[in-house]
Amino acid sequence: MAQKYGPMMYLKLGEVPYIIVSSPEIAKEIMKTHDLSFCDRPSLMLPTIFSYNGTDILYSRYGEPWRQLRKICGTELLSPKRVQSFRSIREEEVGDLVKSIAASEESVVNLSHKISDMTHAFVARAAFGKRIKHQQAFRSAIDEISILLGGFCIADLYPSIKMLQSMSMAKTKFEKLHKEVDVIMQDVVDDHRSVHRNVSKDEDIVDALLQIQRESEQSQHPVTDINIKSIILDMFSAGSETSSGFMGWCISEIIKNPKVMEEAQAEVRRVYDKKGYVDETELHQLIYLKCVIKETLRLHPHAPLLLPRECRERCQISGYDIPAKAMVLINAWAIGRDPRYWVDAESFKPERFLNSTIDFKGTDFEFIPFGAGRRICPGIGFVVAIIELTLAQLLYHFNWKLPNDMKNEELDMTESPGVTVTRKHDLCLIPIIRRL
Ligand code: HEM
Repeated sequence: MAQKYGPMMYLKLGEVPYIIVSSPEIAKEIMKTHDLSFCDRPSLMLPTIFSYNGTDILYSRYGEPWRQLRKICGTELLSPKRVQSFRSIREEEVGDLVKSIAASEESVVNLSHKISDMTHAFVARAAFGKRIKHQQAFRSAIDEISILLGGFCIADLYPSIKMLQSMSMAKTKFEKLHKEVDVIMQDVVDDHRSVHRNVSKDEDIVDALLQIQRESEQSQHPVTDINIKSIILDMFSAGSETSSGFMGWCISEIIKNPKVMEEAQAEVRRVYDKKGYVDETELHQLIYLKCVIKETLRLHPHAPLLLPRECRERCQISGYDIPAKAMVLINAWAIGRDPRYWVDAESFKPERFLNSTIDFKGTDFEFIPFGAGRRICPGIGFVVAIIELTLAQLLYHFNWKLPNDMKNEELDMTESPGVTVTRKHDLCLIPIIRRL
């Protein structure tokens, strides 16, 4: 549609005006020049329940409470220092993944499931420390919540017809799931509060949030238990399935492109063969692997339309009047394939990023898989660390084959529908141990 109707489209879906932006130039106007006018999120039915009525980071409206939580996120919860403090957990969880794959050598492994279990376990340990009671119930509820959040809600398109909300089966189901995870998370928070732990040593995110809560008691916006639970929920929703879904694409592209596999494996093995195992110390030397990650983010941005923004005040973009309250979707998927910026845009060519300064940190508007501006994803460092380590280990320890003598080019790359886009079908591969 963007190719046919241009880089800025107006669509009226139900009662709601939508602006869809598909060029780097207009994305820059929205997320840089006029960022303050577009840094709100709309109040949608399920995200409102999810976020305890907009008291989280992901879905809350722009304002002082959001600013405060966002600051805590940047300086405390997802800071480079904190990400570094999770190194041993990352190495253990990825090590367990390698062991469990090795145990199924030469047979078909559902890699999508295994990586998803690993990222969930990693986020859970970073957030809660030890294993929690009702781990399985928590995981299933979170998975169902993510599926519902990624879906389509007719009530959001007709906000004036309140009856649609009360009739929504998705809403009833969502409220029940939310209640379940709320009870489990409150239990975790109470448990952390009651036990005198040696937090300076193994501080997890709940410990850090409780400390911030104690320090904020006298402030204008004290951090509440609800804030703590909503931030934790954000981390699972925004951080777990996104990381595993993304790795599914990355490995699929590597398998589909044997030359990329060859080059990526050669690099990892050259760097780590002397040591005999992969840890984080030498990851910075994996230049080609970093290009593979960038190229996957270009072609498969996990949230192809980012997250919806709402226009806070009437303003002019590219000569057009944008009304207040209009919903704005930034088409990062189309932007990443814009032939004006990307040579041979549809092909997977990691080397395009070699000797290039283009990065995904929100300043190069032709490449914005994590968004940009005030609402840019704060989890970039957290996710890149786990992705690099996992891919490096999988490439170092194993060679990979497709099942049923399938040819590389036959690997199915169909996308699942939804706000976030993962592989429609699980990625199943045969591992052959090269070195353990
Ligand atoms: C491959 C992995 C990931 C991708 C592609 C991704 C992408 C995104 C995108 C596109 C946004 C919306 C940005 C915008 O509106 O401009 C976002 C927001 C957010 N992400 Fe991520 N993300 C990833 C991983 C993570 C992780 C690991 C965490 C936390 C542990 C995280 C936490 C958040 C939060 C809290 C927000 C909301 C920010 C706000 O509204 O202020 N994300 N992410």
